[in-house]
Amino acid sequence: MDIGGKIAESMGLKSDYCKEWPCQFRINKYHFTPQSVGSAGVQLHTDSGFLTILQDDENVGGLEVMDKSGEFVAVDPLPGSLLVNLGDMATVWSNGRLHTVKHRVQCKEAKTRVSIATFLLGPKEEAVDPPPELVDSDHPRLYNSFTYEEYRKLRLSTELQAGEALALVRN
Ligand SMILES: O=C(O)CCC(=O)C(=O)O
Ligand SMILES: [Fe+2]
Repeated sequence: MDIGGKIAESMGLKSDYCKEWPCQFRINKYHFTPQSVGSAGVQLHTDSGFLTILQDDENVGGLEVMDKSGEFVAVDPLPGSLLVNLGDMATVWSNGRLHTVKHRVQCKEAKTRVSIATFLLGPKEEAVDPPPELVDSDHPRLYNSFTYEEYRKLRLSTELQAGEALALVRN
């Protein structure tokens, strides 16, 4: 399913923006023990790419997303479902219309937890510029022009993992 294309279409744009963008695939395995209950399996972060399709563990919960007010909302297991969340590149590409999602994984019980993530990153070599339709005098360009790889390196070098690096690339 072309989720990136559907997002672009929903914004009145043509749907072929992210067809050639690279993806990354990762299996997360958490060996939760009685000692780790109550602690973080994954610290609070945003995903650096455009969007993530997550097949979460069907039995062991722990994923929490942060809402607008800064409260954590648990995403309980829902067998047979996939979860899509937006990352920093969605905010940059959409000129601020789409919001990156802060999330973390908490250890709730002493069980092994597995999640499977597919990350749609961003353009391979070109800059992550917003489509011209999303920039006008009412919506001036919010971010500088940079490639996904440059942004990823900035996040790594600054250790700003929860979307704060976006402030460093503001126009
Ligand atoms: O394991 C999860 O539910 C989330 C994993 C995650 O946030 C990530 O891989 O970026
Ligand atoms: Fe994540």
